[in-house]
Amino acid sequence: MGQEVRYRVRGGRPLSGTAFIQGAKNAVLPMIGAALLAAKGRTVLRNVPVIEDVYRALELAEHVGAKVEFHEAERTVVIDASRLNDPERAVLPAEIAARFRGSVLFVPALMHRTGRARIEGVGGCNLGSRNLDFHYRGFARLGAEVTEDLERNHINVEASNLRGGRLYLDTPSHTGTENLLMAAVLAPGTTVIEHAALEPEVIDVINFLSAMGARISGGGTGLITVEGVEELTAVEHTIMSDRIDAGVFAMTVAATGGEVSLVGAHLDHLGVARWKLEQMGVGFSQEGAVLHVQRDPSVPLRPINAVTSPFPGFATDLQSPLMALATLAEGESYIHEAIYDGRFALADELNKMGAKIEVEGTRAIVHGPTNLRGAEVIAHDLRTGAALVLAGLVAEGETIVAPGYLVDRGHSQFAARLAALGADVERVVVS
Ligand SMILES: CC(=O)N[C@H]1[C@@H](OP(=O)(O)OP(=O)(O)OC[C@H]2O[C@@H](n3ccc(=O)[nH]c3=O)[C@H](O)[C@@H]2O)O[C@H](CO)[C@@H](O)[C@@H]1O
Ligand SMILES: C=C(OP(=O)(O)O)C(=O)O
Repeated sequence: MGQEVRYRVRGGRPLSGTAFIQGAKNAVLPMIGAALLAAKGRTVLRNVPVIEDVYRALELAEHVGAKVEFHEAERTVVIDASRLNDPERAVLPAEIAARFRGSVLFVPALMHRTGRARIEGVGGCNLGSRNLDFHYRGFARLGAEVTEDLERNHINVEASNLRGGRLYLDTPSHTGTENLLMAAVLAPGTTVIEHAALEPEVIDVINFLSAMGARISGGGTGLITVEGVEELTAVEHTIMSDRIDAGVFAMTVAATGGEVSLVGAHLDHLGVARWKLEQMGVGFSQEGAVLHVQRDPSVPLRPINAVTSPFPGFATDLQSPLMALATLAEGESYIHEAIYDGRFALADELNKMGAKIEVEGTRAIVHGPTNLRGAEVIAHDLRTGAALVLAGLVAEGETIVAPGYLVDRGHSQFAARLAALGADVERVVVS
């Protein structure tokens, strides 16, 4: 039997001190994909979060022919993609690619560098239907031939002759925008992407590609224009901080009460989540690159209504910790998950801890306040896991959250960073 990671949590302690917010998972993954577009030189990525998704992305980069070094203590990745040119190796195998969502972000580099790509699987959190039609339709409009091998469940992409084109997204898909951008930057001619995503990570990726020599305008407006260039250069880039990691820490302080400084967190990146937390009773103040978060535990949290939507709306990735927090608020909270059709697996787990949450389709009503009690609960996905750790920190007794791998996919040193704030939480490896 293999090893399993669990989080063991005991509730009841307020948090105080300083936490360091990691580099953004959803920015570093596309950047590892983008680094493979450079045919010469070595890309240096700094502020890389030490998370399982980064390990998987680097394994995948090596698998397709790049040379990578991960200097974990320095949080720095060095990538040399000069030998990534063998079409036989242009395969994203299920055993790596199906373990994380960001694997789909390798397709543009494979198309440009080898003329083809075979996708044997794409993973990510299980949140209901997570289609990739915008990606594949967009690649086809740029001249790729995309076919599905139904028997093996593979997608084959032939792309010897990409050129600019007019593209649109039905909804502003985050990785969809990044993938179409990366496909367009080396395609001769002009590409226009309508209804593009506005997430800060997408802007960070545009800045990275621009530093590499890409010609991109309109980032952050929803209408992006790309003029294809002949080659891109390897550069050095520092990854933005992770707004979801920051939001999870802010909500944890909101749950336990206390006063914490989040180094690297930015209120602007929290979008509507900032206003919702303020309405619940959380205090924020930004001092340069440090965000102070405080909540007086003697004042009850107020209930909240939230609807998830693309940036700057309430981020779907913060919906799970918000649900956990809402169990503590005095009154009824209403949550509408409008991005994914299956992102409420957390409700049953919180109900095992004594919460009263009713779910109907993509809407949930949380009846608070609850005195949560410790239980053995299941992390169905990354943010469910983080939200259950949050719940465990205010529950009476002990909570065991497993599988911890899913938390480790996206939060670096999660237990250690919380413990440094005074939380009673351990990451345990059991065999
Ligand atoms: C690695 C990464 O960056 N992951 C993030 C990214 O995921 P990801 O980029 O996969 O999310 P999208 O923005 O693409 O998906 C949003 C919605 O659009 C639908 N859709 C998307 C693409 C497509 O081709 N067809 C389609 O129908 C999806 O099924 C989903 O319902 O943005 C999500 C929404 O902010 C976040 O939850 C994820 O953390
Ligand atoms: C849904 C998430 O990630 P992914 O898209 O990588 O599965 C997430 O980060 O909460």
